[in-house]
Amino acid sequence: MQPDLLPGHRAASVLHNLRLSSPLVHCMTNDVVQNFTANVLLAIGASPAMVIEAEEAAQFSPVADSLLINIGTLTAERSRAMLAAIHAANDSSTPWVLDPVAVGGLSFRTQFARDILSLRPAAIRGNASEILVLAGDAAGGRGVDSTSDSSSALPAALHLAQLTGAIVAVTGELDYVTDGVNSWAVAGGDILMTRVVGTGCALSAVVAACCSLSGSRLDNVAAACRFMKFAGRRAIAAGRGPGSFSPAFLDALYLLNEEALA
Ligand SMILES: Nc1ncnc2c1ncn2[C@@H]1O[C@H](COP(=O)(O)OP(=O)(O)O)[C@@H](O)[C@H]1O
Ligand SMILES: Cc1ncsc1CCOP(=O)(O)O
Ligand SMILES: [Mg+2]
Repeated sequence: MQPDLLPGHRAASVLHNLRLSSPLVHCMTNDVVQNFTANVLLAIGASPAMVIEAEEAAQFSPVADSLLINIGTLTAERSRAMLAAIHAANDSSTPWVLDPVAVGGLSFRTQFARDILSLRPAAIRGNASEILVLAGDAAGGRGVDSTSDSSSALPAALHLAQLTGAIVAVTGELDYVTDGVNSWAVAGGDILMTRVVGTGCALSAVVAACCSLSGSRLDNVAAACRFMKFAGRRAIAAGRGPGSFSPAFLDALYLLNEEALA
């Protein structure tokens, strides 16, 4: 059965909470998207900090409001630092979020992602191919891109949420967000968002920001998806292609308001 669309007033209330608390997000993310991710978090009203050395990462995740683990450019050293940060986050009840970039075809990152699934992520955000792999239903996408539709990965998302206890967001033309029992669909965005690097990675950072908020975590994660789709749609209308998308997208995130979402 197709999940209902997230009601606008729920997204609006999450935006209100996000801007009130301006969460500090500890980002351990890939080399390609560092700057874009930091700017997306700042534009929407959160605070990014990219702390990656193992000792510092374990020191910082308990201080931060949430932790993002993105395996896009994983190395052995980074995997050790990420593990230290996740354990420290769990010890201090700091929620952490997994973005399983390109999981499936590559063995080192796939084993790492599988290992950390048992460490109680608050949320997992991936494209359809990535969610299918983690649920054990497919071999992987094409590099960092998905080769499947988000709708075809909804059963895998439900299964993965039940398996891990995480809120699972599988993105694409429609985003689906589930806790394994209840689910929301989120509409908006544009196919052009797949022609700009880092929209998925930055979304995962916004998901991390929203996981630190009080209230329903399912709603909080779905709202993060809605913010990005809403701003994406506005940026497409204002721009002419991938080059003008990024600045227009940051402006749209900054100008996002509760009235427009509601
Ligand atoms: N065909 C599409 N139509 C509208 N929005 C899309 C489409 N594909 C992806 N998006 C949006 O682009 C962003 C990145 O999603 P996605 O491409 O699935 O992740 P990733 O970049 O990790 O592969 C999300 O906000 C998603 O909703
Ligand atoms: C191109 C690339 N290569 C390794 S990580 C990365 C960025 C992927 O970004 P996204 O998943 O948001 O498309
Ligand atoms: Mg991705």
